[in-house]
Amino acid sequence: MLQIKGLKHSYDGNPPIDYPDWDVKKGNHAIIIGNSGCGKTTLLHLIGGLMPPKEGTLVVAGENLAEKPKSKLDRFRGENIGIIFQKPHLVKALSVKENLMLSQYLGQKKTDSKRAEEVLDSLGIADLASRKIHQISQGQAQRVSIARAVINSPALLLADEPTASLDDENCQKVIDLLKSQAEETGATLIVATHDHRVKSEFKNQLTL
Ligand SMILES: Nc1ncnc2c1ncn2[C@@H]1O[C@H](COP(=O)(O)OP(=O)(O)OP(=O)(O)O)[C@@H](O)[C@H]1O
Repeated sequence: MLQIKGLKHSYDGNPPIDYPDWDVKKGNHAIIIGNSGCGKTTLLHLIGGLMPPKEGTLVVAGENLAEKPKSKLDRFRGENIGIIFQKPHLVKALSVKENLMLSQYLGQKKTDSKRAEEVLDSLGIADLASRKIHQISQGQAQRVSIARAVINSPALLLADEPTASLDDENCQKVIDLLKSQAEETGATLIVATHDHRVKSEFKNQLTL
């Protein structure tokens, strides 16, 4: 599902970040772990095709991302990759369910209200479907962002620091949720985190 070789990224004026070579097999669950500022979010954004790799090879679902023009990359991401960002970035003017249906639309899928309700139900938040984003709690918003990432059944699910601000009980719940959602659709799950509580949950670990 993922192969990284000789990958480097540099932001203007900063020293380059050198990534170790890494493979993640289809359907596997893996973790990118390292201290704050070591380049985890950057790597997740590279894998998610949010920016092009400057050096090295990055193959996702059989596609070399460096060879894809931006327009094709956006479509590829919409169809294959679900991303749970550090902050939920939900559209405030829309309801919870409408946020999910927007994701279907952007992913070139048929908007399907029933599917949106089913996903919300599987995450235990069916009752929030018609609420506006300002009417839900932060923890609930995090679940909604998981729902939004899985609604199009992506082959690859990326989560950036999903447990950072959670107590132990909710940390475990979120990891279990991510794993079960990935398992339901056979998706490959990659979590980037500095949270050592979740390290033992993943066999495939990339330490930066
Ligand atoms: N847009 C940017 N422009 C310039 N430098 C950046 C930019 N984004 C990140 N950096 C720098 O690149 C390095 C890696 O950042 P990145 O966000 O990938 O780290 P991280 O491991 O995810 O950190 P954290 O755990 O704190 O979220 C840091 O030194 C950061 O300051």
